[in-house]
Amino acid sequence: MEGKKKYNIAIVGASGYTGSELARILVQHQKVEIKMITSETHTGKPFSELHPQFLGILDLPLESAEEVSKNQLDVVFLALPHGVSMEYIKKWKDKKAMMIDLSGDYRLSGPDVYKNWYKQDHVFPEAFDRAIYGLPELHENRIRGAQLVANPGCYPTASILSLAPLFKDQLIKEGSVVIDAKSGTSGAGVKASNTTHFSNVNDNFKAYGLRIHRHTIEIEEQLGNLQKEKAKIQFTPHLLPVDRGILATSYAQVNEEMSQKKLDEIYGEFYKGKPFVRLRSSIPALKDVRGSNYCDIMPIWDERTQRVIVLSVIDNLVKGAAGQAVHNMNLMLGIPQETGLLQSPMQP
Ligand SMILES: NC(=O)C1=CN([C@@H]2O[C@H](COP(=O)(O)OP(=O)(O)OC[C@H]3O[C@@H](n4cnc5c(N)ncnc54)[C@H](OP(=O)(O)O)[C@@H]3O)[C@@H](O)[C@H]2O)C=CC1
Ligand SMILES: CC(=O)N[C@@H](CCC(=O)OP(=O)(O)O)C(=O)O
Repeated sequence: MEGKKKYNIAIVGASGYTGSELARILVQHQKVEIKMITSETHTGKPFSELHPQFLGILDLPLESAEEVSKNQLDVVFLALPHGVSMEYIKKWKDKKAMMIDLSGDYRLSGPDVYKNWYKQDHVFPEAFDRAIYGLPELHENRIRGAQLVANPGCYPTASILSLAPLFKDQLIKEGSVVIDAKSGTSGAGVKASNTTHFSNVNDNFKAYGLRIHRHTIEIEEQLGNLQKEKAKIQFTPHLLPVDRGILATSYAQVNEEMSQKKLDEIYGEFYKGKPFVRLRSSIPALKDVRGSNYCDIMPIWDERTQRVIVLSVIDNLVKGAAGQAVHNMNLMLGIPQETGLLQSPMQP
């Protein structure tokens, strides 16, 4: 399908943060038309009543997700909590539409690993076989032919991209990787909680999920696949008193002679032709990528400690979620991969 044809899309869970970020990106995407947006809590309300920033831009009424099966859709985005997405993927298993799931329900290798880390049974394991992990820098060709894409988590996006070139070249010394990552509060979703309460976050900084955060296994599996051998990493997330952004600082030892020049060549080669990864020679900050689909990466060789340090920043709602989902959609539809995604970052 080419020319003026527009693809019909639905955003399921449009009342949430990633759902509304999908709307922000897709209203100005020339190749799609937002046919329906859903919410169970706000059914019937115009989208712009819930999200006033969309007044006059997207005033469509929110419908129940039950209505999805009645519509002719080309692409369905599921911006739902994990555990909920798989119920809908099961329900819509015979639907022709391409599906992009922003939750963690199909990111791992199978139902047993899922149960171990998500502490719940998987209700539709049959779909694991056809779910493709939607990190375009790693799996572009497989995403192009996919019908179901498991969009990566925000921490895994920043973390995997920070170390992928070294794992791909099998340069990592076993057991040496530590990833210390910090996220803004929108990573925790639209619902207020004790953790995201203003007084608990503002002027504060805290680690959480030590040793057991579910993103650990997602990162390990993807990096392990790259080096064709299981990977074990230490991953610690932290909550920053900002609304958007993730900064991951990754540390690793390597099993070969290294230098800054060699490191730059490895990263330059790996990310050649990847439009959304920018290799930096100055220290990247959250605001350098805010509101954009870029992942800025700075690899550093520390001659004194014989360690690689990699700084990686993304906007968790864009490259870490909605932007990456649109990138996946573009690949699945066979349209130019940058379509609708070239927003410049917002500074300050
Ligand atoms: N926030 C982030 O930075 C990132 C999030 N993700 C993942 O993306 C998904 C969405 O995240 P986010 O937008 O932050 O989450 P939110 O909590 O902000 O939104 C989730 C939405 O799902 C809807 N929902 C909840 N339960 C149900 C249900 N049983 N049936 C139908 N709809 C339901 C809710 O809408 P309503 O109650 O109106 O129906 C809600 O608006 C999650 O799986 C998250 O882990 C991934 C990467 C980054
Ligand atoms: C700040 C914050 O709370 N972040 C979330 C991660 C958001 C995300 O990407 O989660 P999924 O993998 O479930 O999609 C968390 O740590 O649980």
